[in-house]
Amino acid sequence: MNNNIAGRLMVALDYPSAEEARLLIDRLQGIPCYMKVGMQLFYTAGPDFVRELKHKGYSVFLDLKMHDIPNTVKGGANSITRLGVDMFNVHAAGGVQMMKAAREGVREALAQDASLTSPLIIAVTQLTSTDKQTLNEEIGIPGTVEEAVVHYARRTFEAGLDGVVASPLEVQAIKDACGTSFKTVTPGIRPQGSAQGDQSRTLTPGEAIRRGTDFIVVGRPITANADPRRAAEQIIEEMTL
Ligand SMILES: O=c1ccn([C@@H]2O[C@H](COP(=O)(O)O)[C@@H](O)[C@H]2O)c(=O)[nH]1
Repeated sequence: MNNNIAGRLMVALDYPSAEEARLLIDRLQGIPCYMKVGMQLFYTAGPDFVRELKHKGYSVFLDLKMHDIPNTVKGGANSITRLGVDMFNVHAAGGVQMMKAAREGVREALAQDASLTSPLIIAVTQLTSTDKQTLNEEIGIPGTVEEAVVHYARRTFEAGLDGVVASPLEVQAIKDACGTSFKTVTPGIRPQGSAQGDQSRTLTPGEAIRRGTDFIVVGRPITANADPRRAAEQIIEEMTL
């Protein structure tokens, strides 16, 4: 297995309990992927589960998408940094001051405890479930989804964060606007033949990697597969080609 490529796969542990998440982790043992903990699992299994993943040697993306007043986000970022995660996120729609506050919360935690390492902070531009109609008519932002994504990516860059969450369709436009070292983390990954579900802006794993994304996020195409290990291995194989 190509470990460098496998490290760019983030598996979304969207489960209602730590026990169910552990069953998947056991089946994926030896695959050096990132583990993504989102709201569903964190709100039930909490910080202890994140520490357990770190203890097992995984890189962890804590996907809680903070969106609040700057002072609250700063406090949240401080607490998250203390958990030792490798990446966490906020919503870019919270604004530049809010994103800077997240950076400040990390800085504060690192100053308080020198044994901590600095996590990557990224911001959600537009959810990959959002299509143009939803963007224009419900969210109230005119123009194309790509324009909105690039607008939020620029604000994220301005705030000094490390990258954004977007769909793989927008990777090139983000890199053009913010530079190649600005990270893109892309959900909305659907291997050929897998169910679209609630995702609107999707690409296959191979196409996402060819477009230059740094990380792909995959949930149901692995977790809902009867053989999740084989599904993950096939995705990694496709990423390598
Ligand atoms: O814009 C976004 C931001 C986050 N996500 C998260 O990624 C996974 C995708 O899961 P699938 O089952 O592969 O659809 C999930 O945890 C989302 O919360 C996203 O999809 N889009």
